[in-house]
Amino acid sequence: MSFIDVIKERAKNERKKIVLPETGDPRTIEAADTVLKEGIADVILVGNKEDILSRAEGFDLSQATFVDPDNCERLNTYIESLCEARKSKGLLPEDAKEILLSNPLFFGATMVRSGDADGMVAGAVNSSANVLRSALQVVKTAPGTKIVSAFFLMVVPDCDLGANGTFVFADCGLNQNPNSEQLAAIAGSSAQTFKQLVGEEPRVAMLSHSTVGSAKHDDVTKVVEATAIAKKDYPDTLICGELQLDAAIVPEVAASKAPRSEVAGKANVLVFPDLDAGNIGYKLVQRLAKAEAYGPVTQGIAKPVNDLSRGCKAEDIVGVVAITAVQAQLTENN
Ligand SMILES: CC(C)(COP(=O)(O)OP(=O)(O)OC[C@H]1O[C@@H](n2cnc3c(N)ncnc32)[C@H](O)[C@@H]1OP(=O)(O)O)[C@@H](O)C(=O)NCCC(=O)NCCS
Ligand SMILES: CC(=O)OP(=O)(O)O
Repeated sequence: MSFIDVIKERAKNERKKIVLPETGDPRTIEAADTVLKEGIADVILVGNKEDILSRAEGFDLSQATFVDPDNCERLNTYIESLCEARKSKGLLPEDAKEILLSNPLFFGATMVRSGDADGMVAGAVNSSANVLRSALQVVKTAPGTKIVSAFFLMVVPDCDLGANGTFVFADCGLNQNPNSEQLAAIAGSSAQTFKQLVGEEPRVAMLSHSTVGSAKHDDVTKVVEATAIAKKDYPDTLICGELQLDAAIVPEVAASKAPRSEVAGKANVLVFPDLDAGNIGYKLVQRLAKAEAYGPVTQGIAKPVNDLSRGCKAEDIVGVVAITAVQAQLTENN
C-alpha cells in the first residue's frame, strides 16, 4: 500500500471533521466529493449552500455540512472565541464579527479553536502567509512547542532512498530564515512527525552546501550549531550535520564524504537551512522527479490547520485532508 493510502485508512478508522473554507475553488469541491466518497473524513464547507451546490455539478456533496457565516447560529460563540484568542491585541467583538464575516480562513480557524471542527485545510487559493496567519493567530501553538514549522511529505516514485522514496522535508513553508536554535527545533518536530506519520525510525540530515567541514561560511556555522543543539535536545534521535544532499541520501556518496555517520546515505528527514532552500527543494523534487508532495503541513499548532500550494491538484487536497485527520487523532489521543 502507498504511503497516502495507509494515511487514508488511518483517517477512516476514527472519522474527523475537517473544515474547507475555500469553497469557491473547483479543486476544493472535487476534493470534498472524494473525501466523502472514500469516507476519509467528515467535511464542513464554509459558504452559502445554494451557491456552493450551484458550482458542484457532477459532484455529490449530500453528506457535507454547510456553514454559512452570514447565517450561522454559532456566530456569537465564534466572536467570543476569536476575541479570547486575540485578547492580548485587544480585539473588540465588533471587529471580530467583521473578520469572521469577511474572512473564511479566520472563520474556519475559529471553528477549529472552538472544537466545532477537528482541523482545517486551505491554501489552494489563499497565500501561505494568510493561511498560516489564521493558524498562528487563532489556533496558536501547542503547549511545549518552541516554534511552529511546515513540512512536506514527499513520495518519490521508483526510489529506494529514504524510506522507500518517502521523506519529510522541512521547513518548506513557514520560517524564512531560522536561527540555529529554531533549526534544531524544526529538526526535533520533523523527526517526531516522521515517526508518527510514516511509522519508521527517523534519520535526520541537517542540510548545507558543506559536508562535515568541507566549506566554511556563516551559513555553514548556523547548521553546525543547529546540529549540536538538536543532538543535545533530542538525544534519542539520529541526527547528523552538516551534510550536503547527496551525502545525506546516497549511500555511495556518504561512504566517501561522511563515512562515520549513522545517518549519511540513509536520511529520511531532510532539514533545509532556510525557506529558500526548502521551498525550492520540494518543488524541484515534485516537478522534476514527479514526486507526490503533501503540504505544507504544519507541526506545532495546537490543532491541525494545514496549507496547500496554490499549484495543487484536487488529489493533493485529499491527501492533506487525510494527513490533517490523522494529526487530529494524534492531538486528541495525546
Ligand atoms: C507565517 C508568517 C505570515 C507569520 O508572520 P508574522 O509576521 O509572524 O505573523 P503574525 O505577526 O500575524 O504572527 C501571528 C502570531 O504567531 C506568532 N508566530 C509567528 N511565527 C511563528 C512560528 N514560527 N512559531 C510560533 N509562533 C509564531 C507571532 O509571534 C504572533 O504571535 P501573537 O499573535 O501572539 O503576537 C510569516 O512567517 C511568513 O510569511 N512566512 C512565509 C510564508 C510563505 O510565504 N511561505 C512560502 C510558500 S509555502
Ligand atoms: C507551499 C507553497 O509554495 O505555496 P504556494 O505555491 O501557494 O506559494
